[in-house]
Amino acid sequence: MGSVTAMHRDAAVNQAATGNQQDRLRVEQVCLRYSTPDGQTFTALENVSLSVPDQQFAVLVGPSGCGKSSLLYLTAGLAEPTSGSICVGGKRVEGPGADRGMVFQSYTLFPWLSVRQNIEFGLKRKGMVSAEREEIVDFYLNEVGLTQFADRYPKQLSGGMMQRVAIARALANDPQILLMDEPFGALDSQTRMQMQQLLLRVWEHSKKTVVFVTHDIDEAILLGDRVYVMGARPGRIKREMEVPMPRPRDMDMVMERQFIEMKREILGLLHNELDKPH
Ligand SMILES: Nc1ncnc2c1ncn2[C@@H]1O[C@H](COP(=O)(O)OP(=O)(O)OP(=O)(O)O)[C@@H](O)[C@H]1O
Repeated sequence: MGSVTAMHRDAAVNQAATGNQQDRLRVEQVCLRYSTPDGQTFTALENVSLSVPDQQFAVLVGPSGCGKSSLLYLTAGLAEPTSGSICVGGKRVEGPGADRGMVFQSYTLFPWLSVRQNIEFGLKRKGMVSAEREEIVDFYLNEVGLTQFADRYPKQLSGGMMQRVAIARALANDPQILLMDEPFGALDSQTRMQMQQLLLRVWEHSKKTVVFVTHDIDEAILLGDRVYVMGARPGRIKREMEVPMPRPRDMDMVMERQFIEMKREILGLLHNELDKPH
């Protein structure tokens, strides 16, 4: 176990070195436009720039359709910006790659593979030897509390358990950055709170750079180091806010003055968006 932690810590140090102290993620002047069937141009993202330093937990919040998922997809290399650039670890994104891990809202596990096989999938593709794979998978099974469920198949798991596997699978690949698109959006509120606690704990251990999309303002403040509030029509960053809450964090913080003040400010920014004509 210790050696896995040490290995991933070394990798983080190496990543910081190869990134030459640059931001882990750098989005510069990104525009994304679509052609509509009636021959018009629709601007999904307009001049979006942001920089996420290494080991930071960044959260994107904003009204529906402001381009949060689009920004994650562009960073994942699943689509290309119309203009501007996105760099991860100092390298320009030109397509999908194992240096970026993704966790989606919909469950994306391979149904024909067990929990263990799902987590080790990327490691096998990398050609890692079996003993090393087993050590890493055991470590992450333990991290997400699924050691007893290693041989189950996705259809035998609850939604929360499937998302734990998805998080373990993404982290086991030791990506430079973890992109999370409303990963808890489909869960009931009790499970969602449990998953937030779990993610906080796992993140404290891994200190991965994260970009996390959510509609839930409490979730944004509870998890994030920095919150980007986006506006729609066109999609853009309206405000970048540091979260003043110390770590480690827990649910009780939602009652604290600083938390409530930040929530009020974000709500104000989002309400201004809702008042805009469609
Ligand atoms: N392939 C496409 N062609 C045209 N428009 C698109 C396409 N994909 C997305 N859009 C539009 O781009 C805008 C941004 O979509 P996106 O899904 O990124 O927003 P979002 O903020 O993640 O929304 P939500 O919170 O509802 O998931 C939306 O208005 C959407 O309808």
